Amino acid sequence: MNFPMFSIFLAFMNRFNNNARGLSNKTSKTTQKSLQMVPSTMAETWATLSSTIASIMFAWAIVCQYSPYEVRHLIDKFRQRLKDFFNPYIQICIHEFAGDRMKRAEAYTLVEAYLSANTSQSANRLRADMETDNESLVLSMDDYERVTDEFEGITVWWGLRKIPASPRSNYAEQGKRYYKLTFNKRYREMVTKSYLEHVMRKGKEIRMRNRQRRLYTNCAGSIKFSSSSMWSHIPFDHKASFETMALDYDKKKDIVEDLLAFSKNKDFYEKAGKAWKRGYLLYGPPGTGKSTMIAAMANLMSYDVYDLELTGVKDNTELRRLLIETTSKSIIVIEDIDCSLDLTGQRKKKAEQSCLEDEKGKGKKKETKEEGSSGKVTLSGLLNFIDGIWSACGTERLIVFTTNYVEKLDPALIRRGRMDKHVELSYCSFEGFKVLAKNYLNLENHQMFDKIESLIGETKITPADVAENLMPKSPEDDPEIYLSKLIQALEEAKEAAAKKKAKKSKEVELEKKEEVLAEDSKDIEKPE
Ligand SMILES: Nc1ncnc2c1ncn2[C@@H]1O[C@H](COP(=O)(O)OP(=O)(O)OP(=O)(O)O)[C@@H](O)[C@H]1O
Ligand SMILES: [Mg+2]
Repeated sequence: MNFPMFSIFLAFMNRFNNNARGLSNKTSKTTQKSLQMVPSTMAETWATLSSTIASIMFAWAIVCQYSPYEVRHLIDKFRQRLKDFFNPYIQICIHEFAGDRMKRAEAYTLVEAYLSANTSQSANRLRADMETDNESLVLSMDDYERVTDEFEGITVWWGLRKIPASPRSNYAEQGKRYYKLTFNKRYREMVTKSYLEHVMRKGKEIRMRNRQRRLYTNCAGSIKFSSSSMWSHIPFDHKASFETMALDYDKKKDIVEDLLAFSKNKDFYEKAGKAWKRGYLLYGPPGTGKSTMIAAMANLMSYDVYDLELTGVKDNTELRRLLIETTSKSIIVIEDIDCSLDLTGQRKKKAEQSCLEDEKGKGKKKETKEEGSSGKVTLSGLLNFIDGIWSACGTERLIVFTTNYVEKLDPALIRRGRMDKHVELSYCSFEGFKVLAKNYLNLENHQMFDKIESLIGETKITPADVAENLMPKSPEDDPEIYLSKLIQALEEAKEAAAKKKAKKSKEVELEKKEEVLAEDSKDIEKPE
């Protein structure tokens, strides 16, 4: 207690003392003798007590003022212990910056995330911050604000404090924030064991949900490249979802359930001694939604996406380094795996051949690497990447391969255990068309749907082509314009397919004729 306060206290005690004396005098005049003794004794006791306390306080102030630092420190310690003894509450402090590190402490950020929901509902003073890479405001409690939390029937209090600037506090620590958790001593076990664990777990979940997800690439030079990391990144903002995907309902449901089960199966993977990861192979013709599905998966699971460009990886060692640098809750994607691999022997030939076919067919696939500049990522390197001992270094990860030519992939690469789920994405069905019509034209039904249904059943058209035909040029346009456009495209595709079929059967016929002719000429040439 400082000196002014002490003086006030002394004045108050003296006044109290005088009042007590006055009271005793009055009482002695108006009450009977037998009763006089009691209040007068009480007043005297109070008077003695107050002057004793006043003397102690005075002595205390002198000691605090003039005793050496060590003595004061000892006294403080003793006082704190005395206070703790009588205090029924326990406090736990979680500091914003722990140790010498400049980085915010993990526990602090998790508490902040955990309290964010509670804070926005019950705190009176809030702070709004825009997180890096994030477009939305994040609310947290302001300094010296306090909120109450309940957990399994017990109540705890959280407060945000700042280390004050005082001669006693460390200069470097001054002004730094910390969360103070207060709870009754009776719940020590429950709070330290279950409640804090619950706060950390929930905090992680909330932070994961709210963070700005990222799309990483290993291609140097494409985006800003931090010297310390092998991956560069941009914010991941793809809006694809399973609801907007043109896919049969059962297939969609199966994939969504599989993904959700994976994310909840941590205990199973631990018990089974398996790394917590799952491989997906997405295959099908170009424009059937393989890349779109990866984005939908990332959005469903709130994962980051690592788009691994294998042709940019020097060797197996670099591949391993890239793998180690990926974080948990992420999807590692290798698109067009048949083109990306530059393996020795037969696979290399196959990869190049399929890439050349792609070049011809689509004119948009990745280029095969030139001879000599090829990397040394081998099939075994890639197999190790997927499920070797190093693949267990992170948790909760999906590995997704896409290809247009599943039959060309090495069976070892796509066997179950590596690629656990094989998903075929195919041409647009009527069900798929209905999803696209809803997305693009906001139409759930129309008289032209019947014609489209019969045509779509006879034609091979990709969802990408359907989407392109349904894409409105202006919001005021009549949807019929686009449905007619699609019908025309379907009819053209049907005609083209019929012509192709006729041409092929002609070719087969011709080949057969040539074979017969060749046989005949052999017979003629045979010497008798
Ligand atoms: N199943 C689908 N549902 C909704 N939109 C789709 C679907 N398939 C394709 N699209 C649309 O077509 C475009 C191209 O699709 P996407 O890139 O996903 O195809 P892909 O299968 O990855 O093709 P590629 O094999 O050539 O890489 C997407 O932008 C999307 O708008
Ligand atoms: Mg693709």
